[in-house]
Amino acid sequence: MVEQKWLAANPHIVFAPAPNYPPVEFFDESGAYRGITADFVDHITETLGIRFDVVQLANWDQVIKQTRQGKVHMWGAAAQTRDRQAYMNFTRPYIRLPAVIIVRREIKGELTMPQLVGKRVVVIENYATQRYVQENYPDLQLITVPDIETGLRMVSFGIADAIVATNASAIYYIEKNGLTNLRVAGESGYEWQLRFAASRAMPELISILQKGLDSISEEKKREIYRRWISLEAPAWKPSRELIVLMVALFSALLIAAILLWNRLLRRRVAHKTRELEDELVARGELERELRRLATTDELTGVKNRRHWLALAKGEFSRNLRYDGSLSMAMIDVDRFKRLNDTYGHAVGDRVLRGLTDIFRRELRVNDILGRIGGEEFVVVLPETNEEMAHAVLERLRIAVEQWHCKIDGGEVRASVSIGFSMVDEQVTSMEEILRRCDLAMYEAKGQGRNRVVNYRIIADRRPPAADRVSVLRSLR
Ligand SMILES: Nc1nc2c(ncn2[C@@H]2O[C@H](COP(=O)(O)OP(=O)(O)OP(=O)(O)O)[C@@H](O)[C@H]2O)c(=O)[nH]1
Repeated sequence: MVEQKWLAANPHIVFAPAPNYPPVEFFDESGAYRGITADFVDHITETLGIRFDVVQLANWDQVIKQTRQGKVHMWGAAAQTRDRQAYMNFTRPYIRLPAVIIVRREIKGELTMPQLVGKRVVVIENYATQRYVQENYPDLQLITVPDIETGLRMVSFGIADAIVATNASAIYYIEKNGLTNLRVAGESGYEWQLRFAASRAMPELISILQKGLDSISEEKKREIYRRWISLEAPAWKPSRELIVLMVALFSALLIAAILLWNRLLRRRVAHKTRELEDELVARGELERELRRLATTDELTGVKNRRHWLALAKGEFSRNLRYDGSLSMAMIDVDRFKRLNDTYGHAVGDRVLRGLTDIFRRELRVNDILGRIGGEEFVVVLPETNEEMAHAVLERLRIAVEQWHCKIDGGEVRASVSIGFSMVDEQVTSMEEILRRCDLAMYEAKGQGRNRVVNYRIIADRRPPAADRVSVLRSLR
């Protein structure tokens, strides 16, 4: 009843919270009073049906000053110190918070207060911790700051080495400001016991506050603490340096992997390219070989019948178009059957190869030599008139005549009969020129072999021989 009366007589109780002491008490961005103590105050005012004039001052220092001037009557969360007791009464403590040492992460290991000697240590001006540290560790070099947020920033930025502050508040600001390079290194030995305080000039007020506090159930109290103090360790957040390092490491690994992969690919491509090149070379060789087999006579290496005929036809048409002089000749080895029968087939083959060498030697590069039958050769002589053809073929005949093939126990000689003709205006087909050569060669045989016969000389004397027609057909 006394208290009710007193309250009625004192409707303006000025309450100045610590403006910046979360999560205990603070003013949020919209200027609303919040925190653990704010929740307690809500309860008390509701239960008792009273209200306080809450004022937001710049910092705790201002709160103290204005209280001493009598402008402020009440505090919400203050430690009880001897100084303060001179002008304030205190309730029993209702919040207990340890003050801890906070340093940058680069400072390793557990720290105790004596180990802070020689370091720049921050405390908050006029907070009870300042007093505690000064009295218990007079050797420490202290820097005072108006609020915990400033102090934490100074440590984070390296302006100071450590701060002694309330654990819960420190965690609140570390998370809020992303000061992830800070960590709790140890206990300060000081525990905040926070109480309501009322001006000594208002002794009724302190008992009203104590009664209000006592009316709050333990359950309710725990609920309020839980709301503001996270019991879990703050979630681990990698520091900016760690993120940069990890990104750099990852990039380096990625680049190394790409380079390695590129090198492997390049090697594989080079290997495959070599394989393909080898295959191409092999194929080229095979094709050349197949072409050679398809176009050359196996025994002598000169053009085979089909290939020779294709080339000869080409030369024949060219001659018709340009009206040049072209001669062709047929060369037949004399009595080759007898040679075969006497010395054997192998010697016969050697003789054919030897004769081919002579033909090649005596003919020009442009002349086209082919083997069209067993011992029968043909040659196209481009740009060669009758006289020149006769001279070339005669020289060839003599070379054969003078040649001998060495065999076991002696030598073999050979001769050739040659018939030739020039392509004149009466020759309009390959068949005709070949017929002429054949007849002339046949004439050479008839005249006793080993000679060169020009078709023109015999043309008017003999009709075509019936038995040679089959040879000519096969050449079509
Ligand atoms: N060694 C050998 N003999 C062959 C080859 N091709 C054909 N002959 C032989 O050549 C002979 C050709 O004989 P003929 O056509 O009667 O003519 P020839 O004995 O030369 O008599 P003339 O032409 O009248 O001088 C045959 O005995 C064939 O077997 C060959 O590749 N190698």
